[in-house]
Amino acid sequence: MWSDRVITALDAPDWAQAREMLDRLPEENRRVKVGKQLFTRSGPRVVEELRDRGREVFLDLKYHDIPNTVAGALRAAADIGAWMVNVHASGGPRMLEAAREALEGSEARPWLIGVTVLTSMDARELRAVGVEGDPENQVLRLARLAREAGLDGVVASPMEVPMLREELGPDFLLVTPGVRPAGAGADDQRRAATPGRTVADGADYLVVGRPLTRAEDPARAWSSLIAEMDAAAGGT
Ligand SMILES: O=C(O)c1cc(=O)[nH]c(=O)n1[C@@H]1O[C@H](COP(=O)(O)O)[C@@H](O)[C@H]1O
Repeated sequence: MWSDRVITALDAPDWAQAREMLDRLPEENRRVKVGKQLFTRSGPRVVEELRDRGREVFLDLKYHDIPNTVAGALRAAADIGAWMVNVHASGGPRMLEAAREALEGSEARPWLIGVTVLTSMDARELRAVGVEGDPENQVLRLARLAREAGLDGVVASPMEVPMLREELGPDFLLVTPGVRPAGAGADDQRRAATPGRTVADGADYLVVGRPLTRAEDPARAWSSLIAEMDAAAGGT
């Protein structure tokens, strides 16, 4: 079902506003993302409230710390019922392995996803932090690290999906923010593409925020997003 492959980013200042966002979207939008702003303000109860409303929660806190600290944070994320969690793959192999081990044996193990190169970064910005070359090379390097450490998949931009599918095979989850319907503004995203192309290229999950949550009519924006995904897949 296409609706299960969209994760709506509830980037709201607090739970009251996140709930309003949710109420303007159709019930079939089952997968949602809770990020740093909402979690910092309103805390773990947001995850509980969303679960009570039948939603699965991608807890997007992008952990990036020493192995022991990340492992503890992930155990806490599993305890509060996250469906998917993420860590920065640039935390390195030991941190990634500690992350995977931390979730082993948890009652309902969340999907563990490595963030590669933020979709807001282009080659110039990568250079500024000391990484030469195309974002694509760095994405591949970090995705390989994530896979070697036993993570379930990566976050990358739609631009890298064909390359990652080819290099890492069909079973590694590709989660892609930076999705923009044709004609929509890119906002702060730098490596963006349309939902149709992203699906046709083989992404598993599309993370979509502002194009849905800031739309004048979010329910209509949702329907046209799903229709575009459907059409693109039919065309492959
Ligand atoms: O991990 C993420 O979800 C993430 C990684 C990344 O590289 N880029 C990225 O945009 N995101 C998140 O995906 C969402 C994209 O939102 P929109 O740009 O509004 O569609 C935001 O909540 C970001 O925090």
